Amino acid sequence: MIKKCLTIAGSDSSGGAGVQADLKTFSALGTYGMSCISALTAQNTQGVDKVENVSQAMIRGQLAAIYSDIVPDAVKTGMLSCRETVETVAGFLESHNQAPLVVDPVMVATTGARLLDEEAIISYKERLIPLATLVTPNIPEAEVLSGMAIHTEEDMKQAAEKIMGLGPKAVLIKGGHKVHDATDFLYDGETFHVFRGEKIDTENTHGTGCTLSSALAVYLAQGYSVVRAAALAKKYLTGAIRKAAVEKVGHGHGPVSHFWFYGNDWGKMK
Ligand SMILES: Nc1ncnc2c1ncn2[C@@H]1O[C@H](COP(=O)(O)OP(=O)(O)OP(=O)(O)O)[C@@H](O)[C@H]1O
Ligand SMILES: Cc1ncc(CO)c(N)n1
Repeated sequence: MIKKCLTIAGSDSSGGAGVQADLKTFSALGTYGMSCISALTAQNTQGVDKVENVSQAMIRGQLAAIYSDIVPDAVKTGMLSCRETVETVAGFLESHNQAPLVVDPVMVATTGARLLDEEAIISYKERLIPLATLVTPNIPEAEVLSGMAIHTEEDMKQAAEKIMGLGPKAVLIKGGHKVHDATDFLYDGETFHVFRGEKIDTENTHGTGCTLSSALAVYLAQGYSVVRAAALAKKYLTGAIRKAAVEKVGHGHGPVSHFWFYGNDWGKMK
């Protein structure tokens, strides 16, 4: 039976990040995608112009409609925008969700715009991250969650240990903000797994974090271990960035391309 994946995230009007990136990833990887929209953004590849939060009643309404009919095989959260929304989503998932949960603690857009209120961070730490199968901060987000500065790979490991103290089953610190490479670190409480990635020379990285966390949700829905899911999701994303480097959309940070995968041989991905 087809696997069903749910994203709880913000809408990106330009289609490169947020719910739109998530649904494209779910589809490209052969799963059925569903969405609960937490906020609307008026944004494009150059910046975020406006943000409007969806009401708590409407967020609860979307989640209740989904769970009363179609039970997700995996869930990811993206931009949750404010403290109330983090609390609402955590409260609902606590009592209704049994599927693997990927928490992408989105704080700032690629273009630099703030996508999360300061007060929401405490709710992430206390309510949502403890429910996560995997939490996927980039380096600045990992600094906020761990309370330490990250300059070296050793720092990334130490920060991962601190974030594990918040109670997720695993943490993946993404290295896209480093200058020389795109190495990610996964820590499951026992072992550090290193995913060395080639840094592709391109500005077209709009939606990388959203795409990675969605691909992780897909592979967890399909029953892969967190370590295997991380390797496969990175492979999918690297292909999508490589294609974006030669296929620019928009005038700023172009979106990653999901088309590269269509028609690819599944066997080659595994
Ligand atoms: N230029 C690049 N080449 C290859 N991989 C990259 C590049 N930039 C980012 N990545 C990879 O993309 C993933 C997302 O990392 P990043 O640190 O950019 O996350 P993010 O900041 O949350 O993304 P977003 O910009 O969408 O918010 C990681 O696996 C990272 O290694
Ligand atoms: C809606 C939304 N979610 C996440 C990101 C992070 O890139 C973004 N730019 N917009």
